[in-house]
Amino acid sequence: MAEDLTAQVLGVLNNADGPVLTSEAFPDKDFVTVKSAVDKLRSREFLEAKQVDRIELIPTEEGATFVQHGSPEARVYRAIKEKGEVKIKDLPGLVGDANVAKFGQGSAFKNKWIKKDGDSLIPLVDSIQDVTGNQLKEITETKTLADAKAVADLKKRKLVAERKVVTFEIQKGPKFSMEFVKEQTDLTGEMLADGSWKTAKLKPYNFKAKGAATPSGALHPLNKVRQEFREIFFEMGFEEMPTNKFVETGFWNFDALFVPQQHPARDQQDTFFISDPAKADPPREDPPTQSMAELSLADSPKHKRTKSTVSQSDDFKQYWEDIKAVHENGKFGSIGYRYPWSKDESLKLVLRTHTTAVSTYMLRKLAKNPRPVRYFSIDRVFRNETVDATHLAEFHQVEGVIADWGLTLGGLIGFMEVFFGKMGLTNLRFKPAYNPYTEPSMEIFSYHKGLKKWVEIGNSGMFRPEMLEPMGLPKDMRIYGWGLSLERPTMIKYGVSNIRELLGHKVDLNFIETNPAVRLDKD
Ligand SMILES: N[C@@H](Cc1ccccc1)C(=O)O
Repeated sequence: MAEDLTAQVLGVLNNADGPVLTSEAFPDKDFVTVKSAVDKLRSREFLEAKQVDRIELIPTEEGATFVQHGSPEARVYRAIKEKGEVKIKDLPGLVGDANVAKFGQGSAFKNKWIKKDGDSLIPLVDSIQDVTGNQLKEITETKTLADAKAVADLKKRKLVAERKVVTFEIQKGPKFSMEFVKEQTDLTGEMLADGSWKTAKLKPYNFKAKGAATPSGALHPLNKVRQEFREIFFEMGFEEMPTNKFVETGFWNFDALFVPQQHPARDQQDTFFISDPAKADPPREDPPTQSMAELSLADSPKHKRTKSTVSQSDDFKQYWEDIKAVHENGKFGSIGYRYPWSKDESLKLVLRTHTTAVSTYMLRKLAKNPRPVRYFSIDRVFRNETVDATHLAEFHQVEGVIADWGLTLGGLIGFMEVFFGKMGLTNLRFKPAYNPYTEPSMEIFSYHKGLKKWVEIGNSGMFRPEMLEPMGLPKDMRIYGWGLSLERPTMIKYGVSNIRELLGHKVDLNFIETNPAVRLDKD
Protein backbone atom coordinates (compact mmCIF):
# COMPACT_ATOMS: atom_id res chain seq x y z
CA MET A 1 0.00 0.00 0.00
CA ALA A 2 1.13 3.52 -0.68
CA GLU A 3 2.56 5.35 2.29
CA ASP A 4 0.16 7.78 4.03
CA LEU A 5 1.38 11.30 3.41
CA THR A 6 -1.68 13.08 4.82
CA ALA A 7 0.07 14.45 7.92
CA GLN A 8 3.10 15.71 5.93
CA VAL A 9 0.88 17.39 3.34
CA LEU A 10 -0.98 19.22 6.12
CA GLY A 11 2.36 20.21 7.65
CA VAL A 12 3.62 21.65 4.37
CA LEU A 13 0.42 23.65 3.88
CA ASN A 14 0.51 24.92 7.46
CA ASN A 15 3.95 26.45 6.87
CA ALA A 16 3.17 27.91 3.44
CA ASP A 17 1.40 31.20 2.77
CA GLY A 18 0.29 30.36 -0.72
CA PRO A 19 -0.05 27.54 -3.23
CA VAL A 20 2.57 24.82 -3.15
CA LEU A 21 3.58 22.47 -5.92
CA THR A 22 3.60 18.90 -4.68
CA SER A 23 6.48 18.01 -6.97
CA GLU A 24 8.55 20.60 -5.15
CA ALA A 25 7.31 19.76 -1.67
CA PHE A 26 7.71 16.01 -2.15
CA PRO A 27 10.33 15.54 -4.85
CA ASP A 28 11.09 11.94 -3.82
CA LYS A 29 7.55 10.64 -3.41
CA ASP A 30 5.92 8.83 -6.26
CA PHE A 31 2.89 10.32 -7.93
CA VAL A 32 0.41 7.67 -6.71
CA THR A 33 1.29 8.23 -3.06
CA VAL A 34 1.00 11.98 -3.41
CA LYS A 35 -2.26 11.75 -5.32
CA SER A 36 -3.87 9.47 -2.78
CA ALA A 37 -3.04 11.88 0.08
CA VAL A 38 -4.20 14.90 -1.94
CA ASP A 39 -7.47 13.18 -2.94
CA LYS A 40 -8.20 12.14 0.61
CA LEU A 41 -7.69 15.66 1.96
CA ARG A 42 -9.43 17.31 -0.98
CA SER A 43 -12.59 15.19 -0.58
CA ARG A 44 -12.90 16.53 2.97
CA GLU A 45 -12.11 20.08 1.94
CA PHE A 46 -8.87 20.23 3.93
CA LEU A 47 -7.24 21.49 0.81
CA GLU A 48 -7.89 22.65 -2.71
CA ALA A 49 -5.84 21.13 -5.47
CA LYS A 50 -5.32 21.87 -9.11
CA GLN A 51 -3.58 19.44 -11.37
CA VAL A 52 -0.66 21.05 -13.14
CA ASP A 53 1.05 19.27 -15.96
CA ARG A 54 4.42 20.47 -17.11
CA ILE A 55 7.12 19.36 -19.43
CA GLU A 56 10.57 18.81 -17.96
CA LEU A 57 13.79 18.56 -19.91
CA ILE A 58 16.36 15.95 -19.04
CA PRO A 59 19.73 15.35 -20.68
CA THR A 60 20.00 12.05 -22.53
CA GLU A 61 22.84 9.67 -21.74
CA GLU A 62 24.98 11.42 -24.32
CA GLY A 63 23.88 14.84 -23.07
CA ALA A 64 24.97 13.82 -19.56
CA THR A 65 28.58 13.26 -20.76
CA PHE A 66 28.58 16.87 -22.06
CA VAL A 67 27.63 18.03 -18.57
CA GLN A 68 30.46 16.05 -17.07
CA HIS A 69 33.27 16.70 -19.56
CA GLY A 70 32.04 19.60 -21.66
CA SER A 71 30.91 19.47 -25.29
CA PRO A 72 33.14 17.66 -27.85
CA GLU A 73 34.12 21.00 -29.48
CA ALA A 74 35.15 22.36 -26.06
CA ARG A 75 37.13 19.18 -25.31
CA VAL A 76 38.92 19.42 -28.66
CA TYR A 77 39.66 23.15 -28.16
CA ARG A 78 40.98 22.58 -24.62
CA ALA A 79 43.28 19.76 -25.75
CA ILE A 80 44.73 21.90 -28.56
CA LYS A 81 44.99 25.04 -26.43
CA GLU A 82 46.87 23.16 -23.73
CA LYS A 83 49.53 21.86 -26.15
CA GLY A 84 49.55 24.92 -28.43
CA GLU A 85 49.70 22.57 -31.43
CA VAL A 86 48.39 19.03 -31.95
CA LYS A 87 48.94 16.63 -34.83
CA ILE A 88 45.55 15.69 -36.37
CA LYS A 89 46.31 12.00 -35.98
CA ASP A 90 47.09 12.45 -32.24
CA LEU A 91 43.78 14.16 -31.43
CA PRO A 92 41.66 11.03 -30.77
CA GLY A 93 44.28 9.76 -28.33
CA LEU A 94 44.33 13.12 -26.56
CA VAL A 95 40.56 13.51 -26.09
CA GLY A 96 40.18 9.78 -25.43
CA ASP A 97 37.36 9.15 -27.91
CA ALA A 98 37.43 8.98 -31.74
CA ASN A 99 33.88 10.29 -32.11
CA VAL A 100 34.45 13.20 -29.78
CA ALA A 101 37.60 14.07 -31.77
CA LYS A 102 35.76 13.85 -35.11
CA PHE A 103 32.59 15.80 -34.24
CA GLY A 104 34.37 18.23 -31.87
CA GLN A 105 36.84 19.15 -34.59
CA GLY A 106 34.02 19.95 -37.04
CA SER A 107 32.20 22.21 -34.59
CA ALA A 108 35.39 23.86 -33.37
CA PHE A 109 36.24 24.76 -36.99
CA LYS A 110 32.71 26.11 -37.50
CA ASN A 111 32.99 28.20 -34.34
CA LYS A 112 36.36 29.47 -35.56
CA TRP A 113 38.06 28.24 -32.36
CA ILE A 114 40.81 26.31 -34.15
CA LYS A 115 42.42 26.07 -37.56
CA LYS A 116 44.54 23.69 -39.58
CA ASP A 117 48.25 24.29 -39.90
CA GLY A 118 49.79 21.66 -42.22
CA ASP A 119 48.96 18.32 -40.57
CA SER A 120 48.52 20.04 -37.21
CA LEU A 121 45.75 21.91 -35.45
CA ILE A 122 46.31 25.22 -33.65
CA PRO A 123 44.00 27.43 -31.51
CA LEU A 124 42.53 30.61 -33.06
CA VAL A 125 41.18 32.27 -29.91
CA ASP A 126 42.40 32.75 -26.35
CA SER A 127 39.27 31.53 -24.59
CA ILE A 128 35.89 30.08 -25.46
CA GLN A 129 32.34 29.84 -24.05
CA ASP A 130 31.11 26.21 -24.13
CA VAL A 131 27.50 27.18 -24.99
CA THR A 132 26.13 23.66 -25.48
CA GLY A 133 27.84 22.33 -22.38
CA ASN A 134 26.52 25.25 -20.34
CA GLN A 135 22.97 24.85 -21.69
CA LEU A 136 22.98 21.18 -20.72
CA LYS A 137 24.32 22.06 -17.27
CA GLU A 138 21.48 24.54 -16.81
CA ILE A 139 18.95 21.91 -17.93
CA THR A 140 20.35 19.41 -15.45
CA GLU A 141 19.95 21.91 -12.64
CA THR A 142 16.64 23.61 -13.53
CA LYS A 143 14.96 21.07 -15.84
CA THR A 144 14.12 23.88 -18.28
CA LEU A 145 15.80 26.25 -20.71
CA ALA A 146 14.36 29.61 -21.76
CA ASP A 147 15.84 29.63 -25.26
CA ALA A 148 13.29 27.66 -27.31
CA LYS A 149 15.52 27.51 -30.37
CA ALA A 150 18.35 26.06 -28.34
CA VAL A 151 15.98 23.45 -26.87
CA ALA A 152 14.83 22.45 -30.36
CA ASP A 153 18.46 22.17 -31.40
CA LEU A 154 19.45 20.03 -28.43
CA LYS A 155 16.44 17.79 -29.04
CA LYS A 156 17.43 17.36 -32.67
CA ARG A 157 20.95 16.41 -31.59
CA LYS A 158 19.34 13.90 -29.16
CA LEU A 159 21.10 15.53 -26.23
CA VAL A 160 17.89 16.23 -24.26
CA ALA A 161 14.54 14.52 -23.94
CA GLU A 162 11.18 15.72 -22.67
CA ARG A 163 9.27 14.22 -19.79
CA LYS A 164 5.69 15.04 -18.80
CA VAL A 165 5.35 15.66 -15.08
CA VAL A 166 1.99 15.64 -13.40
CA THR A 167 1.87 17.51 -10.15
CA PHE A 168 -0.67 19.26 -7.95
CA GLU A 169 -0.79 22.82 -6.93
CA ILE A 170 -2.27 22.65 -3.47
CA GLN A 171 -3.48 25.27 -1.00
CA LYS A 172 -5.47 25.34 2.20
CA GLY A 173 -9.15 24.47 1.83
CA PRO A 174 -12.18 25.79 3.79
CA LYS A 175 -11.91 23.02 6.39
CA PHE A 176 -8.15 23.16 6.74
CA SER A 177 -6.92 21.97 10.10
CA MET A 178 -3.78 20.30 11.29
CA GLU A 179 -5.81 17.58 12.90
CA PHE A 180 -7.02 14.98 10.46
CA VAL A 181 -9.92 13.26 12.17
CA LYS A 182 -11.24 10.21 10.47
CA GLU A 183 -14.89 10.85 9.62
CA GLN A 184 -17.48 8.44 10.91
CA THR A 185 -19.38 6.58 8.25
CA ASP A 186 -22.02 5.16 10.61
CA LEU A 187 -24.12 6.63 13.35
CA THR A 188 -24.11 3.74 15.78
CA GLY A 189 -26.19 2.86 18.83
CA GLU A 190 -23.11 3.29 21.02
CA MET A 191 -22.54 6.81 19.71
CA LEU A 192 -26.11 7.71 20.64
CA ALA A 193 -25.79 6.07 24.06
CA ASP A 194 -22.48 7.66 25.07
CA GLY A 195 -23.25 11.04 23.54
CA SER A 196 -20.22 10.98 21.25
CA TRP A 197 -22.51 11.66 18.27
CA LYS A 198 -22.58 15.32 19.38
CA THR A 199 -18.93 15.84 18.53
CA ALA A 200 -18.45 13.09 15.97
CA LYS A 201 -17.45 14.15 12.47
CA LEU A 202 -19.89 12.38 10.18
CA LYS A 203 -18.93 11.68 6.64
CA PRO A 204 -21.40 13.33 4.25
CA TYR A 205 -23.42 11.00 2.04
CA ASN A 206 -22.03 10.49 -1.41
CA PHE A 207 -25.15 10.37 -3.51
CA LYS A 208 -23.11 9.85 -6.63
CA ALA A 209 -21.57 6.60 -5.41
CA LYS A 210 -22.63 3.64 -7.53
CA GLY A 211 -23.05 1.21 -4.64
CA ALA A 212 -22.00 -2.41 -4.55
CA ALA A 213 -23.68 -4.81 -6.93
CA THR A 214 -26.45 -6.64 -5.13
CA PRO A 215 -26.11 -10.39 -5.29
CA SER A 216 -29.20 -11.80 -6.90
CA GLY A 217 -30.59 -14.80 -8.66
CA ALA A 218 -30.50 -14.92 -12.43
CA LEU A 219 -32.75 -16.39 -15.06
CA HIS A 220 -31.21 -19.11 -17.16
CA PRO A 221 -31.06 -18.19 -20.87
CA LEU A 222 -33.45 -21.03 -21.63
CA ASN A 223 -35.97 -19.45 -19.27
CA LYS A 224 -35.56 -16.09 -20.94
CA VAL A 225 -36.13 -17.51 -24.41
CA ARG A 226 -39.03 -19.58 -23.06
CA GLN A 227 -40.64 -16.43 -21.74
CA GLU A 228 -40.28 -14.76 -25.13
CA PHE A 229 -42.02 -17.74 -26.76
CA ARG A 230 -44.78 -17.71 -24.17
CA GLU A 231 -45.41 -14.07 -24.92
CA ILE A 232 -45.63 -14.75 -28.63
CA PHE A 233 -48.15 -17.51 -27.95
CA PHE A 234 -50.26 -15.43 -25.56
CA GLU A 235 -50.22 -12.53 -28.00
CA MET A 236 -51.62 -14.89 -30.65
CA GLY A 237 -54.43 -16.13 -28.44
CA PHE A 238 -52.98 -19.42 -27.20
CA GLU A 239 -53.66 -21.11 -23.85
CA GLU A 240 -50.92 -22.98 -22.01
CA MET A 241 -51.30 -26.75 -21.61
CA PRO A 242 -50.51 -28.49 -18.31
CA THR A 243 -47.22 -30.29 -18.94
CA ASN A 244 -45.98 -31.00 -15.44
CA LYS A 245 -45.89 -34.79 -15.83
CA PHE A 246 -42.73 -36.26 -17.23
CA VAL A 247 -43.92 -39.87 -17.09
CA GLU A 248 -46.56 -40.99 -19.56
CA THR A 249 -47.96 -44.29 -20.71
CA GLY A 250 -47.04 -45.64 -24.10
CA PHE A 251 -50.73 -45.14 -24.79
CA TRP A 252 -50.68 -41.36 -24.53
CA ASN A 253 -47.14 -40.92 -25.80
CA PHE A 254 -47.55 -43.22 -28.85
CA ASP A 255 -50.70 -45.33 -29.37
CA ALA A 256 -53.23 -42.52 -29.19
CA LEU A 257 -51.04 -40.73 -31.77
CA PHE A 258 -51.28 -43.65 -34.15
CA VAL A 259 -47.61 -44.53 -33.64
CA PRO A 260 -47.41 -48.27 -34.32
CA GLN A 261 -46.01 -50.42 -31.53
CA GLN A 262 -43.10 -51.53 -33.73
CA HIS A 263 -42.11 -47.99 -34.57
CA PRO A 264 -38.37 -47.42 -34.03
CA ALA A 265 -39.10 -44.45 -31.77
CA ARG A 266 -40.60 -46.91 -29.26
CA ASP A 267 -37.34 -48.79 -29.06
CA GLN A 268 -35.13 -48.87 -25.94
CA GLN A 269 -32.62 -46.97 -28.01
CA ASP A 270 -34.88 -43.97 -28.44
CA THR A 271 -37.15 -44.04 -25.42
CA PHE A 272 -36.47 -44.24 -21.70
CA PHE A 273 -38.73 -46.84 -20.09
CA ILE A 274 -39.55 -46.68 -16.39
CA SER A 275 -38.56 -49.86 -14.56
CA ASP A 276 -40.39 -49.41 -11.27
CA PRO A 277 -43.31 -49.47 -11.74
CA ALA A 278 -42.95 -50.59 -15.31
CA LYS A 279 -46.65 -50.61 -16.04
CA ALA A 280 -49.56 -48.25 -15.51
CA ASP A 281 -53.24 -48.77 -14.88
CA PRO A 282 -55.27 -48.62 -18.05
CA PRO A 283 -55.57 -44.98 -19.15
CA ARG A 284 -58.76 -43.40 -18.04
CA GLU A 285 -60.73 -40.21 -18.08
CA ASP A 286 -58.50 -38.63 -15.49
CA PRO A 287 -56.38 -35.56 -15.41
CA PRO A 288 -55.39 -33.57 -17.41
CA THR A 289 -57.48 -30.99 -15.73
CA GLN A 290 -57.95 -27.54 -17.10
CA SER A 291 -55.14 -25.68 -15.44
CA MET A 292 -51.67 -26.25 -14.09
CA ALA A 293 -52.96 -25.42 -10.62
CA GLU A 294 -55.76 -27.97 -10.75
CA LEU A 295 -53.42 -30.57 -12.06
CA SER A 296 -50.93 -30.22 -9.26
CA LEU A 297 -53.81 -30.31 -6.78
CA ALA A 298 -55.02 -33.56 -8.29
CA ASP A 299 -51.52 -34.92 -7.85
CA SER A 300 -51.18 -33.98 -4.22
CA PRO A 301 -51.37 -36.90 -1.74
CA LYS A 302 -54.60 -35.57 -0.27
CA HIS A 303 -56.34 -35.92 -3.57
CA LYS A 304 -54.66 -39.09 -4.69
CA ARG A 305 -57.15 -41.64 -5.83
CA THR A 306 -56.82 -45.14 -4.52
CA LYS A 307 -56.87 -48.03 -6.90
CA SER A 308 -60.33 -49.14 -5.84
CA THR A 309 -61.89 -45.92 -7.07
CA VAL A 310 -60.29 -46.20 -10.50
CA SER A 311 -62.70 -47.15 -13.18
CA GLN A 312 -62.80 -46.62 -16.89
CA SER A 313 -65.89 -44.88 -18.10
CA ASP A 314 -67.75 -46.63 -20.93
CA ASP A 315 -66.84 -43.71 -23.07
CA PHE A 316 -63.15 -44.17 -22.40
CA LYS A 317 -63.37 -47.92 -22.92
CA GLN A 318 -64.70 -47.14 -26.35
CA TYR A 319 -61.76 -44.80 -27.05
CA TRP A 320 -59.32 -47.49 -25.96
CA GLU A 321 -61.04 -50.08 -28.15
CA ASP A 322 -61.04 -47.68 -31.10
CA ILE A 323 -57.33 -47.03 -30.75
CA LYS A 324 -56.71 -50.78 -30.70
CA ALA A 325 -58.99 -51.22 -33.72
CA VAL A 326 -57.48 -48.42 -35.75
CA HIS A 327 -54.00 -49.93 -35.25
CA GLU A 328 -54.95 -53.56 -35.69
CA ASN A 329 -57.53 -53.70 -38.47
CA GLY A 330 -58.25 -50.11 -39.36
CA LYS A 331 -61.37 -48.06 -38.69
CA PHE A 332 -62.83 -44.67 -39.60
CA GLY A 333 -61.98 -45.28 -43.24
CA SER A 334 -58.36 -46.27 -42.48
CA ILE A 335 -56.97 -49.71 -43.20
CA GLY A 336 -54.75 -49.57 -40.08
CA TYR A 337 -51.34 -51.14 -39.67
CA ARG A 338 -52.58 -54.75 -39.47
CA TYR A 339 -50.61 -56.13 -36.57
CA PRO A 340 -51.73 -57.59 -33.23
CA TRP A 341 -51.92 -54.60 -30.88
CA SER A 342 -50.64 -55.27 -27.37
CA LYS A 343 -52.32 -53.74 -24.37
CA ASP A 344 -49.18 -54.31 -22.27
CA GLU A 345 -47.08 -52.36 -24.70
CA SER A 346 -49.42 -49.41 -24.40
CA LEU A 347 -49.36 -49.56 -20.59
CA LYS A 348 -45.57 -49.33 -20.37
CA LEU A 349 -44.44 -46.22 -18.57
CA VAL A 350 -42.05 -43.97 -20.43
CA LEU A 351 -40.40 -40.61 -19.95
CA ARG A 352 -42.38 -38.64 -22.48
CA THR A 353 -40.52 -38.31 -25.75
CA HIS A 354 -42.57 -35.32 -26.86
CA THR A 355 -45.14 -32.96 -25.40
CA THR A 356 -47.49 -34.08 -28.16
CA ALA A 357 -48.64 -36.65 -25.56
CA VAL A 358 -50.13 -33.73 -23.64
CA SER A 359 -51.60 -32.19 -26.79
CA THR A 360 -53.24 -35.55 -27.42
CA TYR A 361 -55.10 -35.78 -24.16
CA MET A 362 -56.03 -32.11 -24.39
CA LEU A 363 -57.58 -32.85 -27.80
CA ARG A 364 -59.37 -35.86 -26.40
CA LYS A 365 -60.83 -33.50 -23.79
CA LEU A 366 -61.73 -31.03 -26.51
CA ALA A 367 -63.87 -33.70 -28.13
CA LYS A 368 -66.33 -33.32 -25.24
CA ASN A 369 -66.95 -29.75 -26.31
CA PRO A 370 -65.54 -29.22 -29.78
CA ARG A 371 -64.67 -25.59 -30.48
CA PRO A 372 -61.86 -23.64 -32.08
CA VAL A 373 -58.89 -23.61 -29.69
CA ARG A 374 -55.23 -22.68 -29.66
CA TYR A 375 -53.01 -24.51 -27.19
CA PHE A 376 -49.28 -24.37 -26.53
CA SER A 377 -46.72 -25.78 -24.16
CA ILE A 378 -43.00 -25.41 -23.53
CA ASP A 379 -41.57 -28.16 -21.40
CA ARG A 380 -39.09 -30.92 -21.00
CA VAL A 381 -38.98 -34.11 -23.07
CA PHE A 382 -36.61 -37.07 -22.96
CA ARG A 383 -34.94 -39.11 -25.67
CA ASN A 384 -32.44 -41.90 -25.31
CA GLU A 385 -30.00 -40.29 -27.71
CA THR A 386 -26.24 -40.31 -28.04
CA VAL A 387 -25.07 -37.19 -26.29
CA ASP A 388 -22.95 -34.83 -28.39
CA ALA A 389 -22.24 -31.11 -28.81
CA THR A 390 -25.82 -30.35 -29.81
CA HIS A 391 -27.81 -33.20 -28.23
CA LEU A 392 -28.61 -34.12 -24.66
CA ALA A 393 -30.89 -36.91 -23.47
CA GLU A 394 -33.40 -34.26 -22.52
CA PHE A 395 -34.47 -31.00 -24.03
CA HIS A 396 -37.38 -28.59 -24.07
CA GLN A 397 -40.05 -28.77 -26.68
CA VAL A 398 -42.06 -25.79 -27.81
CA GLU A 399 -45.36 -27.12 -29.08
CA GLY A 400 -48.46 -25.58 -30.54
CA VAL A 401 -51.88 -26.92 -31.56
CA ILE A 402 -54.67 -25.14 -33.41
CA ALA A 403 -58.10 -26.73 -33.80
CA ASP A 404 -60.75 -25.24 -36.04
CA TRP A 405 -63.08 -25.93 -38.88
CA GLY A 406 -61.93 -25.26 -42.41
CA LEU A 407 -58.18 -25.34 -41.75
CA THR A 408 -55.98 -26.05 -44.77
CA LEU A 409 -52.30 -26.81 -45.39
CA GLY A 410 -51.94 -23.34 -46.91
CA GLY A 411 -53.26 -21.96 -43.63
CA LEU A 412 -50.62 -23.90 -41.70
CA ILE A 413 -47.85 -22.52 -43.91
CA GLY A 414 -49.26 -19.01 -43.52
CA PHE A 415 -49.49 -19.40 -39.78
CA MET A 416 -45.89 -20.65 -39.56
CA GLU A 417 -44.76 -17.59 -41.44
CA VAL A 418 -46.44 -15.33 -38.93
CA PHE A 419 -45.32 -17.37 -35.90
CA PHE A 420 -41.65 -17.68 -36.86
CA GLY A 421 -41.73 -14.14 -38.26
CA LYS A 422 -42.29 -12.95 -34.71
CA MET A 423 -38.91 -14.46 -33.86
CA GLY A 424 -37.24 -12.70 -36.74
CA LEU A 425 -37.23 -15.80 -38.97
CA THR A 426 -38.80 -14.62 -42.19
CA ASN A 427 -37.20 -16.69 -44.89
CA LEU A 428 -38.87 -20.12 -44.44
CA ARG A 429 -38.91 -23.28 -46.53
CA PHE A 430 -41.18 -26.25 -46.04
CA LYS A 431 -40.16 -29.79 -46.81
CA PRO A 432 -42.53 -32.78 -46.90
CA ALA A 433 -41.80 -35.06 -43.97
CA TYR A 434 -43.28 -38.02 -42.15
CA ASN A 435 -44.84 -38.30 -38.71
CA PRO A 436 -47.13 -41.24 -37.89
CA TYR A 437 -49.68 -38.79 -36.45
CA THR A 438 -49.77 -36.07 -39.10
CA GLU A 439 -50.59 -36.06 -42.80
CA PRO A 440 -49.40 -34.02 -44.51
CA SER A 441 -46.28 -33.32 -42.44
CA MET A 442 -43.70 -30.64 -43.06
CA GLU A 443 -40.29 -29.85 -41.73
CA ILE A 444 -39.68 -26.13 -41.47
CA PHE A 445 -36.31 -24.68 -42.49
CA SER A 446 -34.94 -21.22 -42.10
CA TYR A 447 -31.85 -19.70 -43.69
CA HIS A 448 -29.28 -19.00 -41.00
CA LYS A 449 -27.19 -16.00 -42.01
CA GLY A 450 -24.46 -16.78 -39.49
CA LEU A 451 -24.09 -20.42 -40.46
CA LYS A 452 -24.83 -19.61 -44.11
CA LYS A 453 -27.08 -22.61 -44.53
CA TRP A 454 -30.66 -23.77 -44.18
CA VAL A 455 -31.32 -25.13 -40.69
CA GLU A 456 -34.31 -27.14 -39.57
CA ILE A 457 -36.27 -25.12 -37.06
CA GLY A 458 -39.39 -27.20 -36.59
CA ASN A 459 -41.67 -30.07 -37.49
CA SER A 460 -45.37 -29.72 -38.19
CA GLY A 461 -48.43 -31.21 -39.76
CA MET A 462 -52.16 -31.78 -39.69
CA PHE A 463 -53.22 -34.49 -37.28
CA ARG A 464 -54.49 -37.69 -38.90
CA PRO A 465 -58.11 -38.87 -38.73
CA GLU A 466 -56.78 -42.11 -37.17
CA MET A 467 -55.80 -39.98 -34.17
CA LEU A 468 -58.71 -37.53 -34.07
CA GLU A 469 -61.71 -39.65 -34.91
CA PRO A 470 -61.33 -42.18 -32.07
CA MET A 471 -61.39 -39.16 -29.75
CA GLY A 472 -64.82 -38.28 -31.01
CA LEU A 473 -63.83 -34.99 -32.60
CA PRO A 474 -66.10 -33.85 -35.44
CA LYS A 475 -65.03 -35.35 -38.79
CA ASP A 476 -64.76 -31.94 -40.40
CA MET A 477 -62.60 -30.43 -37.69
CA ARG A 478 -58.95 -29.94 -38.67
CA ILE A 479 -56.02 -29.63 -36.31
CA TYR A 480 -52.55 -28.25 -36.89
CA GLY A 481 -49.66 -29.25 -34.71
CA TRP A 482 -46.03 -28.25 -34.64
CA GLY A 483 -43.03 -28.55 -32.44
CA LEU A 484 -39.51 -27.22 -32.11
CA SER A 485 -36.78 -27.32 -29.55
CA LEU A 486 -36.19 -24.44 -27.18
CA GLU A 487 -32.46 -25.17 -27.07
CA ARG A 488 -31.71 -24.52 -30.72
CA PRO A 489 -32.91 -20.89 -30.89
CA THR A 490 -31.36 -20.27 -27.45
CA MET A 491 -27.97 -21.53 -28.58
CA ILE A 492 -28.18 -19.45 -31.74
CA LYS A 493 -29.24 -16.32 -29.84
CA TYR A 494 -26.55 -16.63 -27.18
CA GLY A 495 -23.84 -17.87 -29.53
CA VAL A 496 -23.37 -21.10 -27.60
CA SER A 497 -22.03 -23.88 -29.80
CA ASN A 498 -21.84 -26.68 -27.25
CA ILE A 499 -25.03 -27.56 -25.44
CA ARG A 500 -23.00 -28.56 -22.38
CA GLU A 501 -22.18 -24.90 -21.90
CA LEU A 502 -25.89 -24.27 -21.54
CA LEU A 503 -27.01 -27.23 -19.41
CA GLY A 504 -25.25 -29.48 -16.94
CA HIS A 505 -22.29 -29.31 -14.62
CA LYS A 506 -20.00 -27.48 -17.04
CA VAL A 507 -22.17 -24.40 -17.16
CA ASP A 508 -20.32 -21.23 -16.19
CA LEU A 509 -22.43 -19.58 -13.49
CA ASN A 510 -20.92 -16.26 -14.38
CA PHE A 511 -22.38 -16.60 -17.88
CA ILE A 512 -25.79 -17.36 -16.40
CA GLU A 513 -25.63 -14.35 -14.09
CA THR A 514 -24.45 -11.86 -16.66
CA ASN A 515 -26.06 -12.94 -19.92
CA PRO A 516 -28.29 -10.28 -21.42
CA ALA A 517 -32.02 -10.39 -21.95
CA VAL A 518 -32.99 -11.93 -25.23
CA ARG A 519 -35.02 -10.42 -28.02
CA LEU A 520 -36.37 -12.70 -30.65
CA ASP A 521 -36.25 -10.19 -33.42
CA LYS A 522 -34.25 -9.87 -36.58
CA ASP A 523 -30.52 -10.52 -36.22
N1 LIG B 1 -43.90 -34.26 -31.87
C1 LIG B 1 -43.16 -33.68 -32.94
C2 LIG B 1 -43.53 -32.25 -33.18
C3 LIG B 1 -44.89 -32.19 -33.79
C4 LIG B 1 -45.97 -31.88 -32.99
C5 LIG B 1 -47.23 -31.82 -33.52
C6 LIG B 1 -47.39 -32.09 -34.89
C7 LIG B 1 -46.33 -32.40 -35.66
C8 LIG B 1 -45.08 -32.46 -35.13
C9 LIG B 1 -41.66 -33.78 -32.59
O1 LIG B 1 -41.35 -34.24 -31.53
O2 LIG B 1 -40.80 -33.37 -33.34
